[in-house]
Amino acid sequence: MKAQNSSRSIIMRFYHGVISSGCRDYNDEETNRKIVVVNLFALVGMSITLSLGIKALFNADYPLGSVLLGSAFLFAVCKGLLHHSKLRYSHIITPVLLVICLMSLMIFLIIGGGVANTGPLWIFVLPPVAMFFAGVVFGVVTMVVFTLICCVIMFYPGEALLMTSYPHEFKVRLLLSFATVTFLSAFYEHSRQTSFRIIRDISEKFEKQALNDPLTDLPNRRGVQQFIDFEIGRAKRQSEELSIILCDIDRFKQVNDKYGHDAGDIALQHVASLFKSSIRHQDAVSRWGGEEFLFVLPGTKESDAEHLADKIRQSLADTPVQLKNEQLTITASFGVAQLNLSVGLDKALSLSDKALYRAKENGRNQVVTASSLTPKA
Ligand SMILES: Nc1nc2c(ncn2[C@@H]2O[C@H](COP(=O)(O)OP(=O)(O)OP(=O)(O)O)[C@@H](O)[C@H]2O)c(=O)[nH]1
Repeated sequence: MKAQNSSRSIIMRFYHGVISSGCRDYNDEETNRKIVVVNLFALVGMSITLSLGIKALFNADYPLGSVLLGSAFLFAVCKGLLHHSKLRYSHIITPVLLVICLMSLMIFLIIGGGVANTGPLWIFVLPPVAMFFAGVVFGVVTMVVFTLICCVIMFYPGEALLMTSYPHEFKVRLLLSFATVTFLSAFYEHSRQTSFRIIRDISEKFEKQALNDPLTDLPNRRGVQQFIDFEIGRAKRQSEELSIILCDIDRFKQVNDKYGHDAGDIALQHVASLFKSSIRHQDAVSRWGGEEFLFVLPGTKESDAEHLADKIRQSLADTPVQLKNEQLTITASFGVAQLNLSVGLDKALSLSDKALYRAKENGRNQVVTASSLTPKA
């Protein structure tokens, strides 16, 4: 078990230190994924070019050996840039550098022929790499430029730009198959990006649905919980007050019974939009339950929250809902409580609930504070 944990921690350390180095929290998911691929690519590229370079030097092929070792060095520079750089755009600079490095290496391999004239076969690595790093449009543009350079080098009269010689059929087929791989890579990258966008949009939509109430477009219980947790943390750090208001529409069952469920829904939307427009941008109002709403007011003590609740109560009573054929006046009752930060939300919720209950008992359309429920010593 211990050995398993330590090997897992070695793997994790390797992953964070080598594979995902350069990933930043402020980057989006796609950018961080690209950084992981750049890391992997630089690592693999460096290992291959380093070993092939050393082999070429042993075979006394000094031009090939030095170009391969130069490439290994550039791959290492990319890796180092990602690992150590505080450069904000290192995730853009390094892929560009990688593609340029790779293209130069390929051009050299075409000119020199590499081992037994097999060097040009490596050019098929380029299209998928360029598409992934540069996107479809820039990837295709880069590959067209590369193909044109290859054409000039290979078909220059008298093969004057080549250090080796290829059969005509080989050159034609090489370029045709390269164009095919470029097209397929562009198509694949386009499909990948489209699928990624669709999945991201769907997941954002589901996340919004899970945290929002579709009828009123207010955060639901889960949605406001995140806000409350964040604000409690901040209130604790800054020693600030934090108050809540629990609000329940009065005799809402009668609205549904008399005017129908659809009219009830319209009334809820009306209430929600009035509540939303009554608070400051740092406050939140949520649909806590059926006809219950919860306000969260950072930096607000109970007396100020009471004042706000009364203003909202009055404004609701003064603004009737416009139904199809008539206007309907809605009122609500409010329970206000200030959070005791060392005790937490549940206690404040239960206090505001008691205050709300008292407001209903006292005849509705009123505000009651939690502190007014406890007899003063
Ligand atoms: N139209 C509509 N009605 C809802 C919705 N959610 C809850 N309700 C209704 O709200 C009503 C709440 O009724 P009660 O809990 O009895 O309370 P009330 O009639 O408001 O009475 P008091 O709270 O005591 O003033 C119920 O009839 C629910 O069906 C909704 O999304 N749309």
